[in-house]
Parts: sequence; structure tokens; C-alpha cells
Amino acid sequence: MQPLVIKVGGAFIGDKDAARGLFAVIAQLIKTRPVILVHGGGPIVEQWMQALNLKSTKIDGLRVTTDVHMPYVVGALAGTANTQLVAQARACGLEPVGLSLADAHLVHCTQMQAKYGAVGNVEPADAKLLNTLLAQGFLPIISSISCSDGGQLLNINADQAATAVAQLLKAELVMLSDVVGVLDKQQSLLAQLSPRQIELLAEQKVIRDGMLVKVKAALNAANSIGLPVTIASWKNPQSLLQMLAGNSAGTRIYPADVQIADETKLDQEHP
Ligand SMILES: Nc1ncnc2c1ncn2[C@@H]1O[C@H](COP(=O)(O)OP(=O)(O)O)[C@@H](O)[C@H]1O
Ligand SMILES: CC(=O)N[C@@H](CCC(=O)OP(=O)(O)O)C(=O)O
Repeated sequence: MQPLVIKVGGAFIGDKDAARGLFAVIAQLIKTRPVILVHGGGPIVEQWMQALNLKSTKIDGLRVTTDVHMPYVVGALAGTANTQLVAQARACGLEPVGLSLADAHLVHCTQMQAKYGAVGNVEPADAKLLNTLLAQGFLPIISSISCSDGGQLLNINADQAATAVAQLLKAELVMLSDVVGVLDKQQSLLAQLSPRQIELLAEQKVIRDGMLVKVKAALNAANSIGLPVTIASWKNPQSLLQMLAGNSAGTRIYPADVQIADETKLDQEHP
């Protein structure tokens, strides 16, 4: 059965009720298909920065990660966030294994432009460890901290991390955020998006910041894997089951070569 990569981010990490709800759904799903959880934790990083009186900024939705900030980013994401999720998954009867992207050469990672600091791009590399864990029924929980071939720790946007993991396993990808999906100018949910619509809405700045990074990562995954990617909310994990049963939930991002039935209509609605 095709693996499922679920990405969670934002305030999900630290919300015990949300974690309980999602892990209960994962416990059901894992009976029939392998599941991998990839996580971010931007708000935890922000909390640490504030507690330490450090100022953190973003460019194009990506955190500028200085050498001074990096140990705390690693501590927040690969330490606190990852271990907290492992503990919550265990409390729900699952068998989680906490990892980062730096483990077992899961990805190949290179540093982005210097203006971002210690921030990297990732490409899928070696699936051996994940396949071994999945074959034994473990739930891999992966933080978005990685390292270069030269051993430099790098901070990866967690949506891009989830895309690389989904590409590695040719898996279906669902990105769960704090919004019901991608919203239009009137704040209504867009049930589906084609590459052309994404371009238009990004130009109009209707899709921006973290959501723009997410949508671009989702489109990259959809194109390379050949499957639609869903962006939905972690606040209603039951919608994940509905979606996997073929019902509509959140926003579906389609590969470039898939013609969406009512694309023209959507373009007229969002000129
Ligand atoms: N068109 C849009 N639709 C929905 N959310 C948007 C849109 N444009 C920007 N956003 C912002 O993007 C946020 C989600 O991105 P981000 O905070 O990076 O999520 P996560 O932490 O789950 O990865 C939303 O909470 C919202 O503030
Ligand atoms: C380079 C970069 O932006 N890294 C992100 C990694 C965490 C993340 O992406 O968290 P969410 O999924 O909660 O947004 C950061 O430091 O915030």
C-alpha cells in the first residue's frame, strides 16, 4: 500500500488535544498503510527566540537562521518539538521513532543563498532506513533539521522537508496547517488549485508568506510524484479520513499535467 506522509506545523506542536486527535486517526490509518509524520514548529522557535531576547526575521516565508540562532533552532525543532510528538504518539499506543532529516542520509541537503543564513534545500536521497522502520510497523516522526555533506547543520522549511520525504517514498502527501486550506481574496476555501491559479494568486499576493512556501512545495511534490497534494487543517483530523475516502477536504493541488474540470471558472472568480 502506498505510504502516506502527513506534515504538521505551527501551533499543532504543543496543542495536546490536537495531537491526541491526529494520533488517534494515524492509529487507524497505520493498520492499512505506512504513515510518516514530518513536522515543523515555527511558533516554538519564536518562543525560544523571545525567551533568549533574540530577534528572528523571515525572507519570503523562510527564517533567516544565523550561526547564533542555529543551536536554539535545532534544540526547538529536533529536540523539544520532535520528542514531544514522539511522547504524544506513544501515549496513543503508537510506536514512534524520532528522527531528523540529517539521519541515515534520507536527503541530500545544500545551503541556500547566504542571505538566509544556515538554511538549506533538500532533495530525496536514501530510503533504506524509512523502509526498514515502516516494514516493522514503526511511525517515523521527522523534524526538518538537516545537514550538508560537509556536516553543517541546516534549517529546512518543514513543508519542503515533507515534500522531499514524500518524493523519497513516492508517497501521498497531506499538509496540515492552522487554516482549512488555501483561501481566496474573500477568505473562502479554494477546493482545488492548478499551477496557473497558484501563479495568479501569488502575483496578487492573495497567497503569501508561509502559505506561498507551502503551496509551492505542494506543487513540486504533486508534479514529481504525479499525485495531488492536499492542504487541510490539523484542527479537524477526521477530515483526513474523509479525504482519504475520496471526499473533498481542504485544498487539492494538482500536478501540472492534470486538467482541472472547472479551471476556467476559478480563473474568472480570481482574475
Ligand atoms: N491565501 C491564503 N490562504 C490561507 N492562509 C494564508 C494565505 N496566505 C497566507 N496565509 C497564511 O499562511 C499561514 C499558514 O502558513 P504557515 O504559518 O507557514 O503554516 P504552517 O506553520 O502550518 O506550516 C496561515 O495561517 C495564514 O496566516
Ligand atoms: C527555514 C525555515 O523557515 N525553517 C522553519 C522550520 C520550521 C517550520 O517550517 O515550521 P512550520 O511548519 O511550523 O512553519 C523555521 O525555522 O520556522
